Amino acid sequence: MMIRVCKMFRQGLRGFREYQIIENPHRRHPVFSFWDKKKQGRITFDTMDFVAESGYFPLKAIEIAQKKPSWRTDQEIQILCNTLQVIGSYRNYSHSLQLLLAKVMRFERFGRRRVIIKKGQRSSSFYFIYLGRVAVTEDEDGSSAFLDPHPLLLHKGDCFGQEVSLLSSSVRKATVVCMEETEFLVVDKEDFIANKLEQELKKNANHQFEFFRKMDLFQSWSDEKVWELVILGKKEKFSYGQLISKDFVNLSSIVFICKGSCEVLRLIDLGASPSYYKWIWQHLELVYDRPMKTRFKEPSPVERFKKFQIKSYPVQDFSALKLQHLQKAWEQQGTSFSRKINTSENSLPKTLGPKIESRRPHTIKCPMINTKHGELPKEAAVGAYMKIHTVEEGEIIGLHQILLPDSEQDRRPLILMSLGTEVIRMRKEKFCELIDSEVAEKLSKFKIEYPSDEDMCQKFLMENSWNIFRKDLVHLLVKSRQIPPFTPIRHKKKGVYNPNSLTLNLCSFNKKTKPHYPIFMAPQKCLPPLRVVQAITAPRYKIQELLPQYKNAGVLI
Ligand SMILES: Nc1ncnc2c1ncn2[C@@H]1O[C@@H]2COP(=O)(O)O[C@H]2[C@H]1O
Repeated sequence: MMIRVCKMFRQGLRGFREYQIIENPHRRHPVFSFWDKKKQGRITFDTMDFVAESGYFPLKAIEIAQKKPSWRTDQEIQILCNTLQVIGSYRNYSHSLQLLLAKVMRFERFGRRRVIIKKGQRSSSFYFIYLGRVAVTEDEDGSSAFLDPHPLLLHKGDCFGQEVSLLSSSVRKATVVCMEETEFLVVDKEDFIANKLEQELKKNANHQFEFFRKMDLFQSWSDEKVWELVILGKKEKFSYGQLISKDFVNLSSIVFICKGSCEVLRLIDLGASPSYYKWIWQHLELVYDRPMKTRFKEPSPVERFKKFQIKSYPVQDFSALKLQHLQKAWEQQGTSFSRKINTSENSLPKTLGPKIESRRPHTIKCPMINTKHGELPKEAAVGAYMKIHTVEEGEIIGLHQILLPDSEQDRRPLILMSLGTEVIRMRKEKFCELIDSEVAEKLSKFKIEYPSDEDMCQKFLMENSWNIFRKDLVHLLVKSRQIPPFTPIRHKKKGVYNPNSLTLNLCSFNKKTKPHYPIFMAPQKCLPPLRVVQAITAPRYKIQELLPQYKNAGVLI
């Protein structure tokens, strides 16, 4: 991958004379360099710095990490710091602390069954995992990890050994043993103290203290008690769009937002909602099953369009439509997994959009599934992510049900996604040990009720209807003017994200050709495997009917 990027980079640079590509015939990896006028120095990018056997720590970085801290140059420290950005627990530190750590850390690689930390021994180092897995055990020699079917594992990106334990002379609380060949970056106590890392750590801890001190929830607490909170917490950084937690409701930790914000999302099963069921059949009937009489008793186009738009909103009563559908379903009982809906071209109203007019006398034959509300085409059983709300700086996640008995808690899984944020995470049970009566009273007023899945489904349908309408209107009024005179041919690449994979098209249910792009499925833990969609395209009347003055897109007559 890196080689490909470098080749592309090199090709792109060929046009620039000031760039000099030093390519040694004996080296497979070129070095890029150019003269920086501002810094009055040569800047080089040596691809060797990033070359490593897949997944292993790069050789160049190993060379640096094997040097004594005082022998490492600023540039080498920066290289090490860049290479270590893949380690989440390292990235969580402030930039200045990252540089200090890069100055002192050394590299180690150990094989399976090697004990790294022994329970009861004095703390002398802490560790970042670059590659591999380790197990945390209660026994001294770590052998239980190989007998236990579900040992407590730490992976690439995790750290262990507690940096704060280097400040006090504490003993190891558990044993840590390698489950496979594992690469570590180790920080030793002597280097830690000699390079004044503890001062930087204390600075970070002070920031956390200030954050908790300002919170209304802990106003009544003494400074000592707030410090207990600081020690319990672990700071983490998340970039925009990064997943913080797949299910924070059932997680054993609480999250304080110190900077930025994040979104609470819920993955809903649309097929389980009565509104969705009605909505789907209403639209399918419009395409495949429209009764003949409508052709002879048609209301005015504008009236019909408005009626259709209003009906698209699921809060309306569709019982008549449902009854109509159910009657047909009963008539066709016995064909529970495949059903034919025949329509002749004659029965379609003339005013339907071009997609519908172009249909041949067709047959919809698609597999059905049984839902609580009746049969639904299998393809229409989809899931969707819905945003519930945004959590801002200073707010806490995971506390809103903390005082409720289990039976009264809403245990629906909720997803937490970062919009660019820094959080402090701590174990729920440890936090609960600190709660006193004053905090408990404040927490009792802390209730948040998340909307029901049915409400979210209705919201999804409303937004979807609005998006369809908006798209049509924009297409009618604007699009034709935006078309460039010449559109270059774009080659489609296999496996690349295709926006169609997130749209369910109701008009393609009976088509034999299946989409050839990958389809996103709901993670099995949250829902049964379901296709996840962002939008549903439904058949609809031409929007020109609402704005008859626009006969052609973008042309007012
Ligand atoms: N439940 C746990 N989850 C993750 N890491 C743990 C757990 N228990 C112990 N550890 C790590 O194992 C380390 C053992 O040495 P320390 O007590 O210095 O620090 C400990 C933690 O970093």
